[in-house]
Amino acid sequence: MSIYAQNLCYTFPTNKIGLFDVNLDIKPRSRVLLVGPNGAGKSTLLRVLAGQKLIKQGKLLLNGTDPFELASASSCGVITYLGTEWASNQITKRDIPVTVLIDSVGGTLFKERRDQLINMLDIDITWRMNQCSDGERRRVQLCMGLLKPWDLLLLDEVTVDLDVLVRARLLAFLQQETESRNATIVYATHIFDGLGEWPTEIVHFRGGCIVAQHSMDFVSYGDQEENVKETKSTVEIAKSKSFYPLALHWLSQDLDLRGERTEDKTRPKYEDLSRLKNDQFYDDKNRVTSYFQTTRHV
Ligand SMILES: Nc1ncnc2c1ncn2[C@@H]1O[C@H](COP(=O)(O)OP(=O)(O)OP(=O)(O)O)[C@@H](O)[C@H]1O
Repeated sequence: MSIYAQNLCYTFPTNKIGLFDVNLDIKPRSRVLLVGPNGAGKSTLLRVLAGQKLIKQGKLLLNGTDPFELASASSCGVITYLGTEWASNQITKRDIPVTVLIDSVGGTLFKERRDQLINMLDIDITWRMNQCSDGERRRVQLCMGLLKPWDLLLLDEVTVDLDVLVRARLLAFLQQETESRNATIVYATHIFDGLGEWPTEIVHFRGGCIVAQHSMDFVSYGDQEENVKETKSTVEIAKSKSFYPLALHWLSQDLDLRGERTEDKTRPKYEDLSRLKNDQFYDDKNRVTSYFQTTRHV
């Protein structure tokens, strides 16, 4: 999925400018990191790319076609947008088994991918959603959101609750997805741990505008402990002190001690759990459906 934006502008109904003169030329297999202060316009750009906000000024092409033209929208490919609305959807807080939720978004259709995601995200399939911790709930949400193979993934800070080990596994999975399936990711975040070599492009947003954009080919890490040297085309980043490697080391030890869930022979089979249908999980208020609507647009 390629992204081409020329002089893209977006103005909110209140007349506040959300995006101004945004230009992007992103090739397939890219991993784009959006960096900027609160209120810079990162979410606004992601919503425009997801088709949730209509642009009236400028040009946007996804895979070479205009996503806002109904006739061509389907040729854009599958776009998955995991943002704030999706993360806060109440359905994932109800007393509902993990397997029921995962099946509701295609768990039986994408079996291999489902099991891969369950293992990667270290999900216990016997969890019930109302008894999950925030991070456990977020893992199930990510499993649901990433299940259908996407061509463009738009992530709006959805990793805050994850522990460093699961986050590292998720980032590795996403990198592999872009490389093996020609997919593209645009990721807005304020957490930069573990992202040192993950993106292919970094974009600096400020006040709805792009103020700097660098390909990682022109980013290097120096030996100094302070400062950043930035020119128009290159960036040299100082060595930084961080607890990240230590936290990753400790959490890896914790996992070694516990073992992967797949190694647990007493673990029930997904299919057996998924067969246990129960009327109380009937989607009476269409909450699963509405959850999915905030997740993706095709
Ligand atoms: N519906 C709206 N109407 C008017 N202004 C809005 C609306 N939604 C967002 N804004 C404003 O647009 C600007 C950009 O918001 P946006 O959510 O894109 O920022 P962001 O870079 O994602 O910030 P954060 O890092 O806090 O998530 C902010 O100043 C915000 O107040």
